[in-house]
Amino acid sequence: MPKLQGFDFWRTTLKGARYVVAPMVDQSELAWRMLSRRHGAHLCYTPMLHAQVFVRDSNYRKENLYNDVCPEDRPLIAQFCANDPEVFVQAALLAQDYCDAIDLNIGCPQMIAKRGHYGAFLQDEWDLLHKMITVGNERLSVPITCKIRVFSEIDKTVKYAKMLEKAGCQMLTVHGRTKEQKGPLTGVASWEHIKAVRKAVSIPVLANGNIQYLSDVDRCIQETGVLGVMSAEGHLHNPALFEGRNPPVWEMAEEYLEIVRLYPCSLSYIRAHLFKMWHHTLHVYQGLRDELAKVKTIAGVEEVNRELKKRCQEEMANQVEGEKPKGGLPFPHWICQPYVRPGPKKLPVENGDRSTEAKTCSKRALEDEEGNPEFLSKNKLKKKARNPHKNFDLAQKPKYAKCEQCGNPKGNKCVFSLCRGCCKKKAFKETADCPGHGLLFKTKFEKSLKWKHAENEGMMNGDKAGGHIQTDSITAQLNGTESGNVV
Ligand SMILES: Cc1cc2nc3c(=O)[nH]c(=O)nc-3n(C[C@H](O)[C@H](O)[C@H](O)COP(=O)(O)O)c2cc1C
Repeated sequence: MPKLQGFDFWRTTLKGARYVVAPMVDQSELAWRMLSRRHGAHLCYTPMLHAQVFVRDSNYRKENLYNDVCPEDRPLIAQFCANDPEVFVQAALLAQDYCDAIDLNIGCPQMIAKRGHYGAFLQDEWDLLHKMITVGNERLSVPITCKIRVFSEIDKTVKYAKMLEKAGCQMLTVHGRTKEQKGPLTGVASWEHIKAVRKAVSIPVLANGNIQYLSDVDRCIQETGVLGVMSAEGHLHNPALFEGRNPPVWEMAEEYLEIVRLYPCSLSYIRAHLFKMWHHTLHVYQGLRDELAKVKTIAGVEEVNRELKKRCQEEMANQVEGEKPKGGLPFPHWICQPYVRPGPKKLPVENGDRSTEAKTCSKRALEDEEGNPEFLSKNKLKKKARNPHKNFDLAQKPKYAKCEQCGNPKGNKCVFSLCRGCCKKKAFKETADCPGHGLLFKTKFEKSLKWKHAENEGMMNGDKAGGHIQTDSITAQLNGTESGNVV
């Protein structure tokens, strides 16, 4: 059967998908996809896979695709990042029997993509992209799709999209933000850019960005004319988004955890999902945030969910009728709802020409990422989610005095002004004490002498055993070999 293309591919293979769950590293795993499909998603993506690792490492292939085969998990698009046509095609050939299409990620704006030279950092390498897609389109049995970010200029974005279409891309997902719009500069996505692309190409276009409620989906489709809409963050906060429902957070968590029992995944993914779903509630019940960060089993997570449910239900019972949700939220904190990030420092330009804004953002974004304390990396954001009071500003970190010998932080109460390691060596060599570090070589040596003396006296009195044990113990302590004693 010939390979379906463009609109036929969307209509037949993707069954006219309108509600789409985004590819998300560590977050669009099988369990999440199954939950999403139960709640209205028509199409899901795998998290981004590294083409080179996929080709090289059979375990990576199993863990990230082959072991997750599930007939109900279709239609499914496997997404890759790549910067070499041959590697991309080899990876896609190894993946094509497990999915309905292969997506090329040319939208990732993160530092890791900059270092690895992929994602949005290929946005200016049109020849390379053209080749990757052409070769993929020729050699694969499934269609190639692309997920892109926009350029600040609408014209350039349109030219770019047309180039990808010409190369053989069969469906485009347009994330209406530039590659500089990330972290604190994320801001709103431009549906205007998406609309211009949709009008210019003759392949299906999906819109991505600003989708937090079902009403956004309808509005986006109406304004841009796209066939479907993709959601990432909005969907993580409310997996029932495509049903137009906002259920209680514990209900969604319960269901997700049941699915995880059927389709297991890493505890770190589970935690990350619950931190997102419970985002607003964990601001109220800080202790549960710590509990969630600490638990080591699914049963433990379920227990935290039960406690969260209990507390929220008590709060609901005491709610005064007509009382407005706290914190300016549209719903009470225990209801699945989006988290709206504070906007970028510069507001979008009103006349639609965002080039100046984007230029400013571009420079700022790179500076932010590399030095500005306001920029938080993904890992730091995760740490902040667990501990909102955490301060990452290096200037405000306490300064430690240095050890005189090695430069490591010295012990505050060390009598020699050294770090613990250097102090231990010195105190042992000189048979000295450092109470600050709990090192009592001198005291113990003196005690051992006393015991030896007592032992000698005991031997003279016929009492042998007790004395030996004590002396051996002291020798071990002096050598630092008896665990837990020399502290
Ligand atoms: C946790 C997380 C992981 C993501 N991982 C990927 C990825 O693997 N591939 C990709 O193309 N985009 C990835 N993205 C970006 C989203 O797919 C999406 O383009 C972006 O979040 C904008 O959509 P939104 O406004 O609905 O959040 C990720 C986003 C999030 C929040």
